[in-house]
Amino acid sequence: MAATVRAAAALSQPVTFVTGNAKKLEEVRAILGNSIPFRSLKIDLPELQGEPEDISKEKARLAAKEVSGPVLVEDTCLCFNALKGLPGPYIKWFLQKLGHEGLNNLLMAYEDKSAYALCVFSLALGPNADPITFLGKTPGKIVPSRGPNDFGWDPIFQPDGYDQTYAEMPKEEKNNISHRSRALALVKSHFAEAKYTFETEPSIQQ
Ligand SMILES: O=P(O)(O)OP(=O)(O)OP(=O)(O)OC[C@H]1O[C@@H](n2cnc3c(O)ncnc32)[C@H](O)[C@@H]1O
Ligand SMILES: [Mg+2]
Repeated sequence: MAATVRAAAALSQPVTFVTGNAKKLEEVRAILGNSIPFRSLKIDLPELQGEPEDISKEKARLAAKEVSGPVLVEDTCLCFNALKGLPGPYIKWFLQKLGHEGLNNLLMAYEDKSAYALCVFSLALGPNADPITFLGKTPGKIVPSRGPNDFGWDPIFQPDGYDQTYAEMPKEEKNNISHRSRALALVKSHFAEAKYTFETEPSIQQ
């Protein structure tokens, strides 16, 4: 029986992970290790309003134009079930204006404190390519702040099945179960299957 042979796409350069957030980059590095060669670029890209996947895809399109090559970006949402998924992609601004206590207060009138963290990675192979998305979701609940305050809303998100907030957990533990690591597991499988080749030699984590 003849096997189907699919030619691997040749990328002009290694993938660039574009983010303005140093903490995201730190986690992406820890989770990917050297499984996917990538470099990083610090740009705070403008973001659309709308659905998480569309926001992430549009970020990838803008990033690919900036870099003139293959890019990976992600957009992270924190969704409160009692608020039908809000603040969702607007969590950055809600967090900036209201802080951890204010975010808890948003749920004061509701018994349901459940929430989920959602990460949407988008891979664009070039400025004119249609981005591919990878979603990772971790369910949990919103609690009064506990633990170090060094990454966003980590101190107020307690994943289901754990007594600790993301902020209280050892980093490796968060990275085992996080929205980000679940999305990156799909990114890794995609790379394993696609077997991209590079026109220039990739160097890991510049
Ligand atoms: O440049 P980009 O990649 O967009 O970085 P950003 O900081 O603007 O990130 P988002 O637009 O995705 O907004 C998500 C917000 O949630 C925060 N955040 C993202 N991932 C988080 C995580 O794993 N734990 C806690 N807070 C997180 C982040 O600091 C932002 O305030
Ligand atoms: Mg952003």
